[in-house]
Amino acid sequence: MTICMPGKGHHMIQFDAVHKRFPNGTTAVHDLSLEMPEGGVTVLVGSSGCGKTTTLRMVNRMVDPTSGTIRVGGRDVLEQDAAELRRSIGYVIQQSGLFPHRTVLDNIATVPLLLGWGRRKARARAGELLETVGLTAEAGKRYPHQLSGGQQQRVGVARALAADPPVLLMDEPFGAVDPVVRTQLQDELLRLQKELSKTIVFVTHDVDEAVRLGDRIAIFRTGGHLVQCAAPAELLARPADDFVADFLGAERGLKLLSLTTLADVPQAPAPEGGTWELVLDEARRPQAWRTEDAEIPVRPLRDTDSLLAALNESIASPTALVARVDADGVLTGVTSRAEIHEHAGETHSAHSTAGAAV
Ligand SMILES: Nc1ncnc2c1ncn2[C@@H]1O[C@H](COP(=O)(O)OP(=O)(O)OP(=O)(O)O)[C@@H](O)[C@H]1O
Repeated sequence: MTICMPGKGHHMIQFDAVHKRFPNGTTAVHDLSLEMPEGGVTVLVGSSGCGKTTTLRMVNRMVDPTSGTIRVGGRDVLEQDAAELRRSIGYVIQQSGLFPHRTVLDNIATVPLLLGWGRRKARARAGELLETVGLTAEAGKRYPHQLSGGQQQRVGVARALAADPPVLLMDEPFGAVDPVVRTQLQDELLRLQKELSKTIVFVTHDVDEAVRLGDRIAIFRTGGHLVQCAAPAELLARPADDFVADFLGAERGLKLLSLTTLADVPQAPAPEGGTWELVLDEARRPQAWRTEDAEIPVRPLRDTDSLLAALNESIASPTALVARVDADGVLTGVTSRAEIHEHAGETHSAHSTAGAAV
């Protein structure tokens, strides 16, 4: 049994030795103990049929466990009225699940109306949410089929947020849209989450999506077994076994680099008098590397940029140096490709050692 406990702090959702066996004999979830921290995004990943959706649906009692306990905000879900519980938890699914014969605005107002808010207040709230998820007021008057797939998913998110629930369940919400729109929707969700700090449980097949969105990632394998649950960087640096390593893919190292920032990597003063000179503007903002007969534009990096971005830039740079700047774009120093490499290696082993100590 893998128990996943993120440590101190309040846990909004707790699974304790949860088992789900369907009447036809299929075990969908096997002895699951998992804690999902309040205000964080917990991503459930794994191949098809490994029990992700069943796990998610046990939180709002769309499926009840065969044994074990699930608590939301400390309260056993089985002791709560299923319909009431569902209204208090936002739920977003892949095909958006919108009512086709209601306008977008009325779709978003569904739960507030069920909660007895009154038409005017419910619609006002729906109007606000349209804006929150990046849609125009005009879109609110349309019917779902008059929107693109990506827009429909935004409406799905707005509807789930309507009654301001503390918990959001998202089941492959961006699975049916093309990669570009998917990335936009992920960015939007991250932006919203910064503001709202919901406790989110997010199901996906996609490792990259899990790494981008998850504060914690729980990896399942067939038969409903939880294999490992950890923060993305920890998971990438130290997969528990070959199954997890294979699942994370051959580009595990690159993904780890994309999660690690430049902040802790040392910098040195820009070199002077060499073949290549770093050209600054009057405000000391880096512009280009210049030599007698060439000038190559510089893309300066901030502390918040990733090691992956830094490696890329160091490869593009004729000096193998990256120019580092502060928030105003003013030069703070340079870092060499060798230094970036070294730090990438350190990050990897630091995570490995930290993991091994547990
Ligand atoms: N109502 C049901 N009755 C019987 N078996 C079911 C039922 N719902 C799900 N299952 C089975 O339980 C297992 C887990 O299903 P679940 O939908 O939770 O997996 P999943 O990881 O979400 O898969 P996917 O990624 O394909 O959606 C599967 O073998 C599935 O066939």
